[in-house]
Amino acid sequence: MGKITFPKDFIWGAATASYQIEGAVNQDGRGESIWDRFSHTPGKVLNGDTGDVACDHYNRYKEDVQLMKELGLKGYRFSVAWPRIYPQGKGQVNQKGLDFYNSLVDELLKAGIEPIVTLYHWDLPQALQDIGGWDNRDVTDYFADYAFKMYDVLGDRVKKWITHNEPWVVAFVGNAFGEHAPGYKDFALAVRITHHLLLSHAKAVQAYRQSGNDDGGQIGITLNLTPVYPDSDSPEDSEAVQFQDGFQNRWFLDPVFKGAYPEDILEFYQEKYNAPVIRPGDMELIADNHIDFLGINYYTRAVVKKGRESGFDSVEHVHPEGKYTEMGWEVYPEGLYDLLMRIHRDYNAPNIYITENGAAFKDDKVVDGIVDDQDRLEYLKSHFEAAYRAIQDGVNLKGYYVWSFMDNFEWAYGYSKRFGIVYVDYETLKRTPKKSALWYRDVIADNGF
Ligand SMILES: OC[C@@H]1[C@@H](O)[C@H](O)[C@@H](O)c2[nH]c(CCc3ccccc3)c[n+]21
Repeated sequence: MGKITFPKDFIWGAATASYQIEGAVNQDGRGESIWDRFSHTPGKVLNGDTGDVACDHYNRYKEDVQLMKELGLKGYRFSVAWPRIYPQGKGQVNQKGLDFYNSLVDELLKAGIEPIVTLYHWDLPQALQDIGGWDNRDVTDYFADYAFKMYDVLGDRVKKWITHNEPWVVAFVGNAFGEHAPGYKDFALAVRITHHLLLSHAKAVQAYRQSGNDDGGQIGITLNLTPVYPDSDSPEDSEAVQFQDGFQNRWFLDPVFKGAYPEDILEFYQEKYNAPVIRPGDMELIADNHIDFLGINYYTRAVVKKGRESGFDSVEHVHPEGKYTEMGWEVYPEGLYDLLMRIHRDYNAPNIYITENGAAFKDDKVVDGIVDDQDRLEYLKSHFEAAYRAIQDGVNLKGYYVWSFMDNFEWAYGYSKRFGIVYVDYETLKRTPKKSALWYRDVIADNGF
């Protein structure tokens, strides 16, 4: 591709999440989260790593915003730690928690960086998990109350809100696969939780519309969407694609955009798991609370074939030849183009933001003050090109937030996987922009490359 220039006002940003960068877990009244409990449970996180210190962003946020400004970021996506606001999940508010996010937003605006705030990026207050967590329908109301409080406190300056980060991961990785907090392995529980997450999303959107702070404001949801391809053109493999696409993508896209679960998956879940539990009025609430934008987290594609066992959900993942990241995810920028075109075609999505895209590679070490992460630079460049082609073909893509602004706590992998465009030395907590960050700075300055 020759030189490409993105649309005027395209938002070039970077993303993080509270538990992954803040640290200061016992500072200023923060309550325990399910990730504090999970990471401190032996055997759950690689090397016994925890988010206790992480990047200590809670105490270093002014320095971090200054670095974002030096890179010329137009936008910054971060999440609010619910346990800093309501240490018990509900009831007593922690003013020092509100003070932190107020100061962070003020620093960002002073630096000319537009904040986009995620209300839930996995750090549920442990006190709510103790009463059932997302399986307890009351938590959907406590989430709406927490959201309303954040709109009230930040809503005059924060004009882009994301209710949930990746409800699929929250439900299935945390409650069916057992690999994330709270660590259950119960598929029926996970399916029930998807419904409560979507219900809480709708209630938080409704609260935003009622908050009086939604003038010029936009609210959406971030989904991890994965385009699914068949290993062969056999009917069995097509059925495997249909299930995988429904399980990962349509189960969330359909309710959010069409107000109803996809029939094929709903029937399968009700038959096999007697889930989800849907009350009269639930689907109307979800249908009536439209989003202003869709956040898409894209990392890779899936290639599937029919598995050995029988059944709609019999799916086996195939790993084609090619380049893979440190997470074992295939580098497949074409998948981003195909995904964006599909969302445009099948869901007529309003505005879209890539709220996460990035990669972990092992080329991350500081040599003479430089981290020569050429793999990450090329990963980002190829995905920016795919996004550009989608824009040219009509997709309303308005911004792109690279995952991640800096190396951070990578959930069950602890600090062993580095996604940052800025390197963090976990001994000294010194931040060092990588080669990809310096290249990104030029992309932002030129609005293209
Ligand atoms: O793994 C890199 C990032 C995480 O650090 C973010 O917190 C999270 O939003 C996020 N989602 C994905 C893709 C979905 C996924 C997450 C975890 C496990 C499997 C798939 C990748 N990432």
